[in-house]
Amino acid sequence: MISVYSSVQSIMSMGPVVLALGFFDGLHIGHQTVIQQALQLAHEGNARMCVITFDIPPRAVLRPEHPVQLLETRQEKIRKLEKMGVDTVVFIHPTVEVLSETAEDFMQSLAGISGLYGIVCGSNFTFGRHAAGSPSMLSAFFSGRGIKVKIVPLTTSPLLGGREVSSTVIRKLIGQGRIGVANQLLGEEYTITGTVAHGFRRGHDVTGVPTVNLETDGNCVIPSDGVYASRILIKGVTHASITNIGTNPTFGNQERTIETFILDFHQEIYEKEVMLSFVERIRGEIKFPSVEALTTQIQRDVEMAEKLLNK
Ligand SMILES: Cc1cc2nc3c(=O)[nH]c(=O)nc-3n(C[C@H](O)[C@H](O)[C@H](O)COP(=O)(O)O)c2cc1C
Ligand SMILES: Nc1ncnc2c1ncn2[C@@H]1O[C@H](COP(=O)(O)OP(=O)(O)OP(=O)(O)O)[C@@H](O)[C@H]1O
Repeated sequence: MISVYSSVQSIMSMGPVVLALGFFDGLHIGHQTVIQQALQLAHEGNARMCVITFDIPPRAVLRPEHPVQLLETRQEKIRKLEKMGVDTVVFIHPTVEVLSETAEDFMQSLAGISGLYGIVCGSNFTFGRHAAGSPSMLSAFFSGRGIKVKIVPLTTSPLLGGREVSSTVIRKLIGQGRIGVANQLLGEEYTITGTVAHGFRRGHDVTGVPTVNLETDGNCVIPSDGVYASRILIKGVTHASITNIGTNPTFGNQERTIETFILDFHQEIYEKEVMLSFVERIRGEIKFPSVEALTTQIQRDVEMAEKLLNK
């Protein structure tokens, strides 16, 4: 069971430990390399492995007028880290005071951890006030103290024309509906969490395709409007599904909704928490000339989704 703390103070005397540093939103394939390298170093040193991160992105504190949409909830991050074999995670809350600490202050606080064996980060990791701290500063500060510092070269991808994988790039790809590429860079299907809300019941009464409407907490990246092959996790069981994101222009809705038709499913699940994974984009959302034309297209979409999900 992974231990979760909210300050570095909590791990001061946990014994031999290797730290992995960074925000790690989405735990993409680059982040996974950092975590794996830290786990390996911990294994060599017979140490535990601890991730030091923030509970919300520093940008949310420094520029609250620009809300940041994230690739995963804190709960999801904990679940993925635990699955990778991480023992402990420290979620520091980035107050203005915390963010005004210098790089030197931050390194001093880590140096106070009694069993510190090693530190791992990517080569673009920054820390401290004005992001002035760098991996080379970590090396210079800790090597003389006998603490191993491992700086991981950035993972690149041919899917990005050889550029570095980053949370920012993945958020953009999802915002453009490029789910297939985003999934490959994440190493798993992009998933959002939400609660099932009531729709207009048109799906049930008009198109004959009943959908559940998903309400999120507003902090996750939503794929661009369109139709997606998807999977939905309800009460521990995954079901094949198809999801439409958009304003239903055929009906002239104002509000953007995330609605999912679950294949071969007939239960009442209002108010339930579900997880929706996006597998592949099928098409954009279109204003159809009639409900019949929309219904015919939805039937084709369902066939396409079945093919994509069974691949
Ligand atoms: C697979 C799928 C594709 C859809 N594609 C479109 C579309 O291209 N244009 C559109 O206006 N509505 C589209 N819809 C939305 C339907 O208009 C919607 O399901 C219907 O209005 C039911 O809404 P309700 O559940 O809020 O009652 C699609 C729905 C599904 C399930
Ligand atoms: N492509 C990558 N390969 C290896 N390590 C990476 C990569 N991207 C980030 N890291 C490292 O992972 C840790 C977490 O980084 P961070 O959360 O800033 O990720 P990011 O993908 O660069 O995010 P953002 O796009 O929001 O800047 C840091 O130690 C960072 O150096």
